Amino acid sequence: MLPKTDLTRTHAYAALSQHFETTQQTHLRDLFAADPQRFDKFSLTFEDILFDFSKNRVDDKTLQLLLELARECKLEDAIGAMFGGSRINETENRPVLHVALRNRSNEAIQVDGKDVMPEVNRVLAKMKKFTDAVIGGDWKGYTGKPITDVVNIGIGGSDLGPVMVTEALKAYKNHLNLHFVSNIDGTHIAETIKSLDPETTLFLIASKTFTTQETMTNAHSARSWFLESGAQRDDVAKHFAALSTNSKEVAAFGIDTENMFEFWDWVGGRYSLWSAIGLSIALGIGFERFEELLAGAHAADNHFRNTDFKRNIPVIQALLGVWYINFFGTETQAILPYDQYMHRFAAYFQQGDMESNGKFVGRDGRKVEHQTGPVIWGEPGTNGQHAFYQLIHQGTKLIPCDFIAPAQSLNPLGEHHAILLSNYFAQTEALMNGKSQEAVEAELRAEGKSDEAIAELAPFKVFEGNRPTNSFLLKKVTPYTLGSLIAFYEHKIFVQGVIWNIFSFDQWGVELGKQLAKNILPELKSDEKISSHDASTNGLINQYKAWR
Ligand SMILES: O=P(O)(O)OC[C@H]1O[C@](O)(CO)[C@@H](O)[C@@H]1O
Repeated sequence: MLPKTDLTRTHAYAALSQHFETTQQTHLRDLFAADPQRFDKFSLTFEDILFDFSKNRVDDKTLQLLLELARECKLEDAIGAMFGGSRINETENRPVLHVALRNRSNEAIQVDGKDVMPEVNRVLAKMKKFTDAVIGGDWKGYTGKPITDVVNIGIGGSDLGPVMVTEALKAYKNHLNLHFVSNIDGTHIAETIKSLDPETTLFLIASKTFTTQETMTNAHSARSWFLESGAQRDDVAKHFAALSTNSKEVAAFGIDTENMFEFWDWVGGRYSLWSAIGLSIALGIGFERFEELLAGAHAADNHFRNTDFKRNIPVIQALLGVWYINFFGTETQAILPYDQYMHRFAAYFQQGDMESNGKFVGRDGRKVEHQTGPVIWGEPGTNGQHAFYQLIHQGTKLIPCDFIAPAQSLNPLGEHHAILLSNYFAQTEALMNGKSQEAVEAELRAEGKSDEAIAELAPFKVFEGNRPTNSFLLKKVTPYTLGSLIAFYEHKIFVQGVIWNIFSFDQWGVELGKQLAKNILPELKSDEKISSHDASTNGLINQYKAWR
């Protein structure tokens, strides 16, 4: 059970509200000028990751109060409850143990008095055997050829993590071609299979429940395509594997349970890349590197569990987010990786964060009186700079941003990396300092502009600055470092959920649309005019029927 604390009724919240009134106008420039130790004080190093949070609108007092808030919300108990296997996902009556999947120390983790680690290790061993066989060419297709292409069919948590990680670690990839099919739009699978040879293609049907409409429809289409190529039913075993918690449905689909890689209901879909759902990752980069990914996450778990909150990266990340969301009223959070390989990182945490903390009902079953999860978005730098940074620099909205970059490039090519990183450093500097009216005027004067032109143009060229950023500087993107970074963001989400007094590990909000789509599907199959919905929905359906 998680402790229940109403955020807005805590002492720390009241103190923070007061503190906010007195400090909200303080400029970051002044905070830096007032404290030469600011960077040392407000940055943390974890192995090959530097987390600089000094460019945030906080001072010693802010952090002290935020840490008090964490204590008042009983964060320590909550962390203990998660790692201890309590059923903290109360609305689904499940523990939340993605940390067990990467528990490289093998320390026992009990669920209802039973250690889950032997089962975790059994599946990992099975994944290793399978990946070694496929990568080594010993796993043969039905005509005796080795596998060349792997297609992961899954959606949401059964897709986004493997896609993000395999993209982020592309530099470590082997010869297997990886493909991901998620969308129910037939275009996705049709375009994917166009270039594939059924004799050398392996399909991974990735679904925790094995009932998700999109995944099952795509899986059936893949199987039909495979069988139409001349393969027999018995050949399916050589070309289809299942990654799931639901052995009954896997068997019903016709996949031999020998080819099933299990995980458990205590693994949330959006936290499942560490489980059998990560099989495509292991196939793409090899099992050892998959283990390095797990090890990096495990190290971050230990940091989260054992480090004083004051020096605890995910706790600080989370508290800064709370500061902006609940006091400054910010609504979004940008994640901006200066690494092309990490181009799906923000998309991955759109699900991770928004499906976890996009909730308006508190753990007491009542509507919360405060804001909860932010809208997560972002694109890799420098592409984002040429698209939406205008608004971040000069718009009317305050958008806290996370900047992420590796010091070492995996493709050192001429000056590319220095240029990339010069932009990474420049952006947070610019967002913090801005550019004053005086500086703009002096610049225009130096360009020889008249006083009249200066007066006209200057207001448009002013940057207020004081826009907060976090910087993650990684030595290099490796499976290990990436594992740690993902785990930090996961724990940030957890901490925020605890403080907001919401349940972060269910996702009831996705159900209504699914239910309604199920009602509408049969209506689309008939030619009758539809009148069972509101006027807009009826109108749209009937126009669709007229045009199809
Ligand atoms: O792995 P499954 O069971 O197919 O579910 C896929 C996704 O669907 C959701 O349940 C909701 O869209 C996600 O939480 C989950 O990651």
